[in-house]
Amino acid sequence: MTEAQAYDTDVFVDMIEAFRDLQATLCLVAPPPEATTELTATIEDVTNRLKEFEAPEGDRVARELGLRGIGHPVLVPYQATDMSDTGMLGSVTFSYAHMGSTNTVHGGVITMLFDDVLGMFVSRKGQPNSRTAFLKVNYRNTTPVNRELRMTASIDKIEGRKTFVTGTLSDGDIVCAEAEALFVQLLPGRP
Ligand SMILES: CCCCCCCC/C=C\CCCCCCCC(=O)SCCNC(=O)CCNC(=O)[C@H](O)C(C)(C)COP(=O)(O)OP(=O)(O)OC[C@H]1O[C@@H](n2cnc3c(N)ncnc32)[C@H](O)[C@@H]1OP(=O)(O)O
Repeated sequence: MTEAQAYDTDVFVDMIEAFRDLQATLCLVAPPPEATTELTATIEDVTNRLKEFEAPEGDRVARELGLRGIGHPVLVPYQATDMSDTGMLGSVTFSYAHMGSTNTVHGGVITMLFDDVLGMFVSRKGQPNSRTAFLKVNYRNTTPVNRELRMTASIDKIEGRKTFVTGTLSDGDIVCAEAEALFVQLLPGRP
């Protein structure tokens, strides 16, 4: 992303936030059929308008910003608040869009967050251009929506192309979930 595109990037993030609000709101409503039909047409109009701006790989804003967890419509936005060579602290607030059962977060969304956070951390402080080989998640407690939660990540071991990492997600003193993962750096020339 170039300097000249910085302003557009902020505006794009505003649009993604509006879309996240739409996703969360969809999980809370019970509109009657006529309103649903009308709203469906409105959403389709927005999608068709956006299709006018399709861009080639490399120029797509969501991909660039997705790497920082804030500009992708499906990834969970998080903040990395502190990062050393071997450890990271961060915060995340899940929304109603991430709910599994009442007011608790869907387990698959938690795994996606760990993949994204640990993958980002490995890219920055372990070995760039790595892929997840395995990711194991232990769900220790339910994870609440609409509450700021704390994340940690640490690089435990690097062996050749392999980076072993662990992560936690906590609500105050309560550990909600723990993860351990292996990321393997791609061999040169591997897509
Ligand atoms: C302003 C700030 C901006 C900041 C920007 C920062 C940049 C941020 C950048 C980016 C952030 C990204 C954040 C997102 C991250 C998401 C990551 C994903 O979700 S990746 C998609 C899901 N994963 C796959 O699709 C993998 C599919 N699998 C593969 O491609 C291969 O299997 C691969 C690459 C994992 C390994 O294949 P091989 O051929 O390269 O290597 P072999 O020889 O098989 O393994 C190498 C070593 O690893 C072990 N290994 C491989 N897989 C293992 C496994 N599952 N369990 C245990 N060991 C395994 C092997 O035993 C071997 O170990 P021995 O060297 O012999 O000691």
